[in-house]
Amino acid sequence: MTGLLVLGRTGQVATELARLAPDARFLGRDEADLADADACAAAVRAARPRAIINAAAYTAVDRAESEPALAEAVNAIAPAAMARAAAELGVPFLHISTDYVFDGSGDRPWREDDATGPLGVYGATKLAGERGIAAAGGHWAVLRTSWVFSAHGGNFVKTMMRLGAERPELRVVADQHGGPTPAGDIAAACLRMVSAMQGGQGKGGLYHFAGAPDTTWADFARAIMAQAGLGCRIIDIPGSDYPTPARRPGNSRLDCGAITRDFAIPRPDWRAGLANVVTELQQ
Ligand SMILES: NC(=O)C1=CN([C@@H]2O[C@H](COP(=O)(O)OP(=O)(O)OC[C@H]3O[C@@H](n4cnc5c(N)ncnc54)[C@H](OP(=O)(O)O)[C@@H]3O)[C@@H](O)[C@H]2O)C=CC1
Ligand SMILES: Cc1cn([C@H]2C[C@H](O)[C@@H](COP(=O)(O)OP(=O)(O)O[C@H]3O[C@@H](C)C(=O)[C@@H](O)[C@H]3O)O2)c(=O)[nH]c1=O
Ligand SMILES: [Mg+2]
Repeated sequence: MTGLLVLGRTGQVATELARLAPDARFLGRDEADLADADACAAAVRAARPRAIINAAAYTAVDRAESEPALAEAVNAIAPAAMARAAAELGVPFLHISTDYVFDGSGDRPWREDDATGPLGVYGATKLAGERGIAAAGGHWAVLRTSWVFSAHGGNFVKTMMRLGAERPELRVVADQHGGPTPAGDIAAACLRMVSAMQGGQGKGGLYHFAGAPDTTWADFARAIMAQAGLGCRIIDIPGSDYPTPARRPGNSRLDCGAITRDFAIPRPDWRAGLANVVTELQQ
């Protein structure tokens, strides 16, 4: 796609976007620091793009509890300012959000119009970002995804492979449910959405997108150990036995029907993505 501008260069989704859309322009922190919303909006205007994907975010869930102002700046204030710049330019703006906007109650998969209720600062700032983008008045889409993994950056798969090689057993939370999502599938979904938006087809707005089938962190860890050929035993524990600064939702399941209907994008099977990522990491 010509004229695509991506905010972020080193992250999981940005790295996969670079593989799928090598002609896009990627702005790293050195060229657009999301702590400075005005500078980001100016960088967007100066680039004169035909479409924008924001793949940068403050993603350190626990650290956000002690850095709320920085998390708010990066996850909410800068994305809203860039969405306003996109609206002025008349180009689509696609942003990525998270299952952590929900409070995790119940066991029904969350739909896009369900009430939010973030349990921590990261989720609250991501929700504020969604609202700022919707209020910017342009042609926008927000893709809410969950439990992202890839061969790059920090993620649960890489943590489990590292710890699994060092220890005979690991205690992992078994009462948090959600869909692990390969970053490569998110990048492909983003590209399909922006080209549909550019072509005037498809709808904008809020969409859920997560890997299938839904699982728990403990069962995901078991699948990782099996795929990686590691003998580490996974012991189920309740979240209450794994205290962290930020609370995580018990129910992170996302209903992904709308994106399938509007953009013909199905839920990817995370087990296929996991096989690819483990292979890539072991090469
Ligand atoms: N990771 C996950 O499990 C999930 C992620 N998401 C969302 O998906 C999107 C992509 O996440 P993912 O690829 O995993 O993110 P990563 O944590 O892998 O990467 C974050 C990216 O944001 C950049 N960034 C952070 N702070 C700034 C800043 N102040 N200025 C400029 N760039 C900055 C980082 O750059 P640098 O390398 O310089 O720090 C990095 O490129 C985000 O919106 C995230 O909220 C949603 C659900 C789950
Ligand atoms: C390392 C480890 C983690 N856990 C638990 C903690 C937590 O409940 C769960 C996952 O840990 P993580 O730190 O990888 O998870 P976390 O950083 O909360 O992952 C989240 O990141 C943000 C950016 C999102 O948007 C979410 O969708 C989600 O992917 O596993 C264990 O139970 N045992 C362990 O040994
Ligand atoms: Mg984390």
